[in-house]
Amino acid sequence: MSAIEVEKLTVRLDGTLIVDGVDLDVAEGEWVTVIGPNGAGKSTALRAIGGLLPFGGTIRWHGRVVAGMHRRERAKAVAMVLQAPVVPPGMRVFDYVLLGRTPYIPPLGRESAADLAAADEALVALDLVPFAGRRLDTLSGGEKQRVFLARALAQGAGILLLDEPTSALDIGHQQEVLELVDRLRAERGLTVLATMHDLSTAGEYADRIVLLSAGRVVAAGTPSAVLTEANLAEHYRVKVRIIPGDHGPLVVAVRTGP
Ligand SMILES: Nc1ncnc2c1ncn2[C@@H]1O[C@H](COP(=O)(O)OP(=O)(O)OP(=O)(O)O)[C@@H](O)[C@H]1O
Repeated sequence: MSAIEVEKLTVRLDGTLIVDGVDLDVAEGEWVTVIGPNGAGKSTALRAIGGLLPFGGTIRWHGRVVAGMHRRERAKAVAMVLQAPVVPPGMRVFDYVLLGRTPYIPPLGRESAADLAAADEALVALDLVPFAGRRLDTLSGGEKQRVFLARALAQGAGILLLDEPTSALDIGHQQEVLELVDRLRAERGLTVLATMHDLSTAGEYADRIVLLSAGRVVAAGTPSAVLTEANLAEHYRVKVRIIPGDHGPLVVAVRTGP
């Protein structure tokens, strides 16, 4: 069964066509990563797939057409970690993670014991317990990034959309966060659709990679099929060396000068 089905997705921003007829299918429990050069439309496509932007075409989550779904139902189905989310000033880490439970809390109601437990569990999973009482605006970029992920996990959605989830993280935390997402994917059957710039990392974690260029899918398939010297030369204008790795091809840019 498909967790995400995207047919002929188009997105216009201020009249400019940014996503141009994208088809995409992500199976339940699968991890698909969208790569592509700056400005290719990765974030825009991801935001549209998450229902955050007006779009043309059809998007279905677990077989349901997104356009007709209520906000609460959407938030129970899909959790997103966007680049640089807006953080309410002065908010504490625990309260921010608890915001992930908003779709389960009745209007004018209070959070339940299950909501508090879900927030606690997310803090534990992301190694954030010592930060629970800290103001979010006092955390480092990488610590904040983990808090954003914790909020998404607390949301308890089956689909996780991650826009550059590790861009602010050092190499150790990058690995830690991606391993954690992968473990949760296995344990909870989560489906992951991410965007990433680091091609080796993209290849190591994704089951499939989609290469977007100028708003169109120009290659899709296993990491070894997409991360080729020819594809990357054509769409990134870069000379690379591909080294076989244990979990996917490793991509190294090589200098072209003398
Ligand atoms: N309001 C807007 N009007 C016109 N063009 C826009 C608007 N917002 C964004 N764009 C353009 O849309 C294109 C795609 O942006 P998007 O952020 O989706 O790309 P991306 O592939 O995620 O890029 P990056 O790798 O740099 O994050 C960019 O060229 C950007 O300048």
